[in-house]
Amino acid sequence: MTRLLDIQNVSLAFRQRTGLFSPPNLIPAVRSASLHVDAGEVVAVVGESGSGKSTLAKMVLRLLTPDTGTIAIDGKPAQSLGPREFARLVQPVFQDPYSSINPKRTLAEIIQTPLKIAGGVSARECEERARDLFERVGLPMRLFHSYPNQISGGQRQRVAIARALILRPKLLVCDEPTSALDVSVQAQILELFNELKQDFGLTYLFISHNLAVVERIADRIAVMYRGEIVEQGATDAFFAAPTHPYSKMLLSSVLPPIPGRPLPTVSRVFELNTPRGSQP
Ligand SMILES: Nc1ncnc2c1ncn2[C@@H]1O[C@H](COP(=O)(O)OP(=O)(O)OP(=O)(O)O)[C@@H](O)[C@H]1O
Repeated sequence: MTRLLDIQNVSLAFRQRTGLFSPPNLIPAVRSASLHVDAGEVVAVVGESGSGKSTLAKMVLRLLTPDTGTIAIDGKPAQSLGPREFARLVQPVFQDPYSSINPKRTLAEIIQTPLKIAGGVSARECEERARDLFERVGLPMRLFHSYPNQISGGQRQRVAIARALILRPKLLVCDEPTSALDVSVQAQILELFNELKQDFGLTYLFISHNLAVVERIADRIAVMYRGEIVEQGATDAFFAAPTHPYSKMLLSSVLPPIPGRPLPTVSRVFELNTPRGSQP
């Protein structure tokens, strides 16, 4: 199996200045993290707020540069890839689709932008690809020339996903992609991620603080705690028997025991919280 993403012993500390002449405080956000994602896999990184998940994702996306360690994508050092080559391999989907898409452009323009920048296709083909994706992510065609403020949060996230797919990347780095959405819409977007994975042969690095979400999508789970990956393993094994004390705490914190009842799975908790029949 092809190793699409290979993170080896990556560390990054933020430098925070407290005064003009005082030395910077070092905030170790990620400490010697190693993680790989094989082609076709969904690997979720979970952990509480501040554990370093987004910093790790930003290093994979080359928005931050590691202090030490290496990141290889499709067998090549990430920093050796040109911007176009990188964009054709890796695309992001962020938490808040409203701040990650340009409110002054139509949805049609937003989706086509990465392909126009990358070049190599005619304007007609570019629009055709955008139309196909628009439908594929479940958006009604009548909205193609609308603006982001004319659609719902769930629809905006669908636009962000279509934009991420237009260059036909191999790896999507999804940083809390459902966290800003209502629970019912979260479930629909997760379903979409699952369908797109099959249709486009995608691989996901999926960042989430929500175990109910990752149980639905991940093949493997890595747990981050204070910047370190303290445990990783297959999703089923993780939920059946987490090994690290922090993982156990994380699981018990979303599974409050109900006296006299067997412990529900995280999925069941998620289902119970999902209002029925809601629209995106
Ligand atoms: N730009 C920054 N400058 C200084 N410190 C930062 C910066 N970004 C993150 N940090 C710190 O680095 C650590 C890891 O933050 P990070 O955002 O990666 O965590 P996270 O697990 O993604 O949390 P959340 O889910 O809340 O975003 C935290 O202590 C955070 O305060």
